Amino acid sequence: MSEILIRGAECLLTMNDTREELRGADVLVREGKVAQVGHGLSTSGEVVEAKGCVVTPGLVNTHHHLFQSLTRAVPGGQDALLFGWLQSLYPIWQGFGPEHFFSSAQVGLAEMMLSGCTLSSDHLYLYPNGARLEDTIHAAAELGIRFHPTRGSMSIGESDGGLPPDALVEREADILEDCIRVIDAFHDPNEGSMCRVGVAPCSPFSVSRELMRDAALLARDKGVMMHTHLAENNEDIAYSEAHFGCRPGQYAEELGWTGADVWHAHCVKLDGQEIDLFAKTRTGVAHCPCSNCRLGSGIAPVRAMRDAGVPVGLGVDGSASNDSGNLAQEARQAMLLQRVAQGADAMSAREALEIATRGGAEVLGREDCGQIAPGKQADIAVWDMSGIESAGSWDPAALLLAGPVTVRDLFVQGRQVVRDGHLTTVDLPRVIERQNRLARALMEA
Ligand SMILES: Nc1nc2[nH]c(O)nc2c(=O)[nH]1
Repeated sequence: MSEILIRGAECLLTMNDTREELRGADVLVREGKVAQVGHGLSTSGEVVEAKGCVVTPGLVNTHHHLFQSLTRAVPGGQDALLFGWLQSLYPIWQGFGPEHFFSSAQVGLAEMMLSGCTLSSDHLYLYPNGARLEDTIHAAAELGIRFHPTRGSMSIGESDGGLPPDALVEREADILEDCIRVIDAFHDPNEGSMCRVGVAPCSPFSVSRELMRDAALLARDKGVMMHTHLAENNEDIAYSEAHFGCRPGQYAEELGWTGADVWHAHCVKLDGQEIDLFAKTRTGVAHCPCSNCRLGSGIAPVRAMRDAGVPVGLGVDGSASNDSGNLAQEARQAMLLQRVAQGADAMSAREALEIATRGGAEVLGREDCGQIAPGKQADIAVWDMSGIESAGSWDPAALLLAGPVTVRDLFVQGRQVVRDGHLTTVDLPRVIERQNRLARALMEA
């Protein structure tokens, strides 16, 4: 029987039902799950000393476009709003193939893991040159991160009034057929699952009403979750009003895109009625504060969403609009941005951390993740608070106020995937070298 004891944490932030914070506590992990939490625990297995560390549940990333880690800081898209930014990047993404999707997924996910993330979703919505969803699934499996890839899609090209170039869109029948293929091949609905597939038409301005509706019917028939972009900025709202004659919330509701099996990225421009709709239907939101800042989209009404009871998780979004992919920094940014909008008591560091862990797990339908409690998956982050950035701090909230932005150790399903700040599963310098070679070739093309 495999056991690991994480011993003597300076503070253990459990995120359990009473949000217990335990000083000098231990966590006993057995067969990939949390077996016991308490003081003075022992094991005949491995011991990881956590003195001087804050221990938290692994962070959960609810929105990413991993492929974009090959297009960070592209000059033409550095200072544009969403639509112009996308139009500057589509032609570059058109040149991607399977190796680009595999490499960028490894870089993006490695970055996630080093910043404390144990569960990440991904929204892959373009498939040029023979690319397939499994290019990213294989990348995640090699790294050992828990993965929720979504089969994204675009079907309305420029000539039909959509935003993407015609060469990047797919036939709707092909999209639905491939959704079925990847769900049947890779989706594991069981507790402890390491891979759950979702269905994810890209955004109202790049797919038809029919595809939105059919994708929802398919997802519900298969029992998988649904994801898309919604109400990201004013351009997005104007498109909805001009093309569909309604606001995004009404559009989503009419096409079956509300419910506990749905989560929408961004939702910066949701109004009060739409927030109530999401709360009533338990529709989730992936809040992406850094990307919203970078693209000048605005400040999402997260305080109002949380107060109304909308499930909210955090997302780093793609690395073309972040341009980083550090989930710990994203949690800090979420806290800071609500304070800019609503004042210094609008969001505490503890609440931001809750959104980044338990909140994200709830949005992704993972009751088995996001907290350190007996019976839950042993997805655990160990943060060393002995560095210069935390020197002199008084409280575990320092993790977001004055904390390290990378983990010392990380466990996914009880397996140690980061040790002393290094990934144990891949040779990171080689991963970076391959990524830079691919990026250089794209630049030269
Ligand atoms: N932030 C982002 N918004 C988007 N909308 C859309 O259609 N694609 C994207 C994207 O890649 N990032």
